[in-house]
Amino acid sequence: MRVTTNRQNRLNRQLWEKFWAIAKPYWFSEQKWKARGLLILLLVLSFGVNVINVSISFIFRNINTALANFPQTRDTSTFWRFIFIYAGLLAIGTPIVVIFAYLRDKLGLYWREWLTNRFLNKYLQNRAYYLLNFNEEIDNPDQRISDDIRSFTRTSLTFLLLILTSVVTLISFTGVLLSISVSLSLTLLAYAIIGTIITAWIGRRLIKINFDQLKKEADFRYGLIHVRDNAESIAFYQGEAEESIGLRQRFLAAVRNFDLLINWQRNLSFFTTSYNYFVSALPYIVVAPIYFAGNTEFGTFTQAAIAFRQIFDALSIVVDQFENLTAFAAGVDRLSSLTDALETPSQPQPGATTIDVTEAAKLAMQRVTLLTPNYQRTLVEDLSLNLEPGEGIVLIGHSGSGKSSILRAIAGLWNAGTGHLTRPQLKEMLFLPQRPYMVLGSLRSQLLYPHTDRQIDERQLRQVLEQVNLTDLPERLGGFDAQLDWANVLSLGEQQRLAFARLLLAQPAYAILDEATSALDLGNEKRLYQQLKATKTTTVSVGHRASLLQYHKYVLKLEEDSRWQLMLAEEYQQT
Ligand SMILES: Nc1ncnc2c1ncn2[C@@H]1O[C@H](COP(=O)(O)OP(=O)(O)OP(=O)(O)O)[C@@H](O)[C@H]1O
Repeated sequence: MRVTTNRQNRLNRQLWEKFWAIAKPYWFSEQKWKARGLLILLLVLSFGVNVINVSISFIFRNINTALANFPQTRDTSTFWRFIFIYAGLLAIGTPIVVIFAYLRDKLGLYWREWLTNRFLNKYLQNRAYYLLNFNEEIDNPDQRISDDIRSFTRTSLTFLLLILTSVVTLISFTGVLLSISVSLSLTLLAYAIIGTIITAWIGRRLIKINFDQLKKEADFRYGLIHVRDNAESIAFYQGEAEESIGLRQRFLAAVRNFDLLINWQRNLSFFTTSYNYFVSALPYIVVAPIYFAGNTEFGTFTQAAIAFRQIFDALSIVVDQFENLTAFAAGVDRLSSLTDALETPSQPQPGATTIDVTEAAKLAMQRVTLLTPNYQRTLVEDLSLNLEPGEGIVLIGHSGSGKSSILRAIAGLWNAGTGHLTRPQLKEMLFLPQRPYMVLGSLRSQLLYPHTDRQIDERQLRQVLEQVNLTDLPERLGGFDAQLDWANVLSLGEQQRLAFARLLLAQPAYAILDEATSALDLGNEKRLYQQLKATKTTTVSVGHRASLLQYHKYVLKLEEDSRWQLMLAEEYQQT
């Protein structure tokens, strides 16, 4: 028993620590005064609500006593006087309650905005979004950043205010209750504590089930997004039946878990519902003997019931909010692991070596051995080459031999291995990946990506489009500011040419092209490479076509068993 309790304490502490690690930065950020000011205002308002509630309990005590005494006193004026006081209190109370809820939501919104920006910064820094793909523990980061943060800020604030207002309620109404009866106060306390313990015991499984639910829902949604993103390929394959099976499996997993969730919620509800019902009778049972003995007036029943309900609600936060608390705990856990992963995005395995990198105006490798990120496969061994500006190189080799991986190493995406790599600064290089990347946005931002804030006039944009043989694109698709789903509207070859236009506008010192012209006819390919040559860009290309050789000085051929061969392109053409 002791061991379990200690373990439970540790688990709770961990959860609390995780919560605090996520929550704290906002309250100490540049927005801290706004946040703290609003929180204090909320506390003042909640104190005001309490004063009103305590007053209401006295008003109804007097109203009921006046009604009970009427047969003897024939006094109606006391009754009406308290009804008027009550009306006056409502006029003050209504705006306080409404503004309290409004400010609470507003503060939640500020907090969400701040926290989401913080997560987005970390997500898009140091290529964390890319490294997360290889982290099996972090599923669906998108859901964590959108949904989990939203519910984190909103629920944290609701709970915090609930707890703080409960403390105020507890203090003020305990005074009221003690003035009626000490035994009433003690009975209530015992009832609420026992209720909380039993709820926590029944509901402990809900934490894990809620956690799983979030994951399964996100997996199902991701499945749907995947179908949307690959709609055309699925349509060509007529893969609807297979996709449907996959989607249904994901959905079924969510449904099954939800079924489990509602089963446990039902078990918990059996207890909480009866527990909540009984509380209405409890003050009457405790006050009745005092009343029957003639030691208190009739209105005490009403006041005791109101005070009892208020204190009971305050003490029962855990019971009432248990389900929300478990969902919240699951959300805190998910956000916490995302924070950890974002803060330490790449953790090399103990003893694992990485390739050294220095920056210079050329591209060179000295005895570079490159492995896959999991260190399980050697892709190329002891590679040495030296490429001066203006000397292009083309990488060839069978599929899966590691051509794209060498480009990843140059870009710094992969670094597992040994040896030394010299390369220009990343901002002097532009990579065109195997699958053309189309941004979400206008044709203009498509062309200027990734530096969309550059001021380049339309005449120049048109000129570049002409160079890549896409002259009519703006007219055909609604101008430079049209926002379309470019990846679906343009053909693969058009996307490749658009990516090339991006390259021609950026004019980097080095262009790293991973089969960037694979979908083009030879005429278009020639045209694009000639344009690049004219801008004095050094090209590092990957490709299977012999036509590429003429635009490069060297050929690097990757062979079986991580071996390689470096030769002049001219020589290679003759072999
Ligand atoms: N994240 C990863 N973790 C482990 N292995 C990977 C990872 N990504 C790719 N690989 C493996 O590394 C090897 C080299 O991949 P790479 O993409 O460099 O091949 P490639 O020569 O460019 O092939 P292709 O011509 O088909 O594009 C492949 O066997 C691939 O399965």
